[in-house]
Amino acid sequence: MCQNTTQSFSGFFFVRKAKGYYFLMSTVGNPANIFWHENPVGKAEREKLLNQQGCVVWITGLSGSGKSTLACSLGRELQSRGKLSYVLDGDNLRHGLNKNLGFSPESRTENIRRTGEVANLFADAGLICIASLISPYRKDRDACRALLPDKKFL
Ligand SMILES: Nc1ncnc2c1ncn2[C@@H]1O[C@H](COP(=O)(O)OS(=O)(=O)O)[C@@H](OP(=O)(O)O)[C@H]1O
Ligand SMILES: Nc1ncnc2c1ncn2[C@@H]1O[C@H](COP(=O)(O)OP(=O)(O)O)[C@@H](O)[C@H]1O
Repeated sequence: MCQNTTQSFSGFFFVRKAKGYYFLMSTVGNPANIFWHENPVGKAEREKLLNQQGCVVWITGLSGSGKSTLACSLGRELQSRGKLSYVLDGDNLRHGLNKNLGFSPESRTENIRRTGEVANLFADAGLICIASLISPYRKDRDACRALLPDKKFL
């Protein structure tokens, strides 16, 4: 439980805020209360600013097959051509975002799902996102591909 959280009871818990105030929070989620907030600055505007189109380049392959090397070379080449890119490397992500995941089939699927979501956000930001993970299951890669429009996931 979070440091500022008191014990929960009957689906509620208190969060202590500054100056001794407490907030009553519900532990019960209602998906109907979660709305999408449209950003007034759209993808097209961001892409215009960057003079490029956001997309995801997904590199898959066995450990030691050269994914990271290829991802870094591509990132360097894009940089030299004035294109903004960012590499999401499986090894690196497992130091932070995905540090709580192991290597079971379920964990690998969750690893790819999270990475696909982040890659989609980078592409939406207008970047060329280079994802380099073993990603052994086609169904997981296809799910990531399905997040983006045609030809924006390579
Ligand atoms: N079974 C097992 N046990 C221990 N360590 C392992 C295992 N499988 C992979 N690795 C190492 O984890 C690195 C990242 O793997 P990924 O996140 O790309 O794997 S996956 O896409 O979730 O399948 C991966 O990096 P790369 O070697 O660059 O592919 C490995 O260093
Ligand atoms: N095209 C290549 N030819 C020869 N060796 C390579 C090539 N690409 C990568 N390597 C070497 O293979 C090893 C594994 O490469 P790496 O990019 O770390 O693979 P991965 O990210 O798939 O685990 C490294 O020592 C790297 O220098």
